[in-house]
Amino acid sequence: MRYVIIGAGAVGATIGASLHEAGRDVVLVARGEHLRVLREDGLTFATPSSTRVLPIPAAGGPDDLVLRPDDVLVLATKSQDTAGALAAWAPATVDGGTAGERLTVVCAQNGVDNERQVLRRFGHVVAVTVWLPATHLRPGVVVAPGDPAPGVLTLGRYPSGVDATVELIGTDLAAGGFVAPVRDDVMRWKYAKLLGNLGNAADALFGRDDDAASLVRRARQEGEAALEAAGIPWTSDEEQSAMRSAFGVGTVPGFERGGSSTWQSLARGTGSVEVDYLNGEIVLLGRTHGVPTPVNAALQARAAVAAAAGAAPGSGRAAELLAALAAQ
Ligand SMILES: NC(=O)C1=CN([C@@H]2O[C@H](COP(=O)(O)OP(=O)(O)OC[C@H]3O[C@@H](n4cnc5c(N)ncnc54)[C@H](OP(=O)(O)O)[C@@H]3O)[C@@H](O)[C@H]2O)C=CC1
Ligand SMILES: CC(C)(CO)C(=O)C(=O)O
Repeated sequence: MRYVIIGAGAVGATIGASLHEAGRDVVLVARGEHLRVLREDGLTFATPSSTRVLPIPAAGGPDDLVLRPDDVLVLATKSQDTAGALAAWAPATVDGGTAGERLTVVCAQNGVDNERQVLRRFGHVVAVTVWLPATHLRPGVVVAPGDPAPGVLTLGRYPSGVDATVELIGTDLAAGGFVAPVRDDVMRWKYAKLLGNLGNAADALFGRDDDAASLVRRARQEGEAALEAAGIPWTSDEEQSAMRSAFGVGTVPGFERGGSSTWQSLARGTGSVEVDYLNGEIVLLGRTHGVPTPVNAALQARAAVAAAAGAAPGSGRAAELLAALAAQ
């Protein structure tokens, strides 16, 4: 199989580099200055053991690459870029048909909406719960501080089940050094991760202080209430920490990552953040099932405004948002 990594940023490049170093065939798909540097200089990939430059082939899109029937598309864009990536890749020609008809897509993304979007265009979708600390702040450079493994990638067929392709992908990810448990209930793990990612916006907007922590706790309580009202199951904290501590993935002191993936979007000034698919997912569920979600709605609105305005991460004040919520 060849892995075509669509969105070779923090997560995508970490997966691509690890598969490449394990001898798997990989193409990194990127855009803008990041693509230029990948093509001209290669990927600079830093892990606790070393920093190396990897000459992995890079492409800008389907016009730039002859797709093969053994390709697996790994979608690793932020969720707000999923629709654009699908519009470009689903109609691409391969093996006498389209990519949508022939190829598997692996969603290595946070949130729970990407798989639904992909299933509209592709017949075979694999969902991944991504526990992987990685940083991408400069074109061509990705830092992956996970130790001893780069991360835990729990995978399964979407919406549920396991098949031979999922097993094969799991084996390749394990060869790349990941802890890659295959589960038939992968979305239960992804909904639990979604609850954890409700803190991304607060981290990006305010950094970490007691007021931000209080907002994150309240966002999570709303999230749990919304999932319960919707009848959506998620794995317990105990199940998750038992799984992660069994595998011992941590980071090396002095080599920790910067902020969350949302924090990194603000730091890079990309103009958009993933919040509509994280806090916004809870707001959507709350509105559908009659559960109030004021904290998630406020974080969603403020993070979108901050991204559009090019605000620096950590430039807001959590205390102000708490006061505004109290006055509502
Ligand atoms: N970073 C982390 O440690 C973690 C991230 N995640 C999740 O993983 C997913 C990816 O996040 P992350 O790796 O941080 O994101 P990044 O922003 O680092 O990487 C995504 C990359 O995709 C590029 N891109 C977007 N659309 C396209 C396209 N159509 N064609 C080619 N390239 C494209 C972006 O370009 P541009 O910069 O120009 O927008 C960017 O380089 C998200 O769902 C995130 O929540 C999960 C766990 C941890
Ligand atoms: C949990 C966290 C914050 C770190 O892996 C993450 O998923 C992200 O950065 O989006």
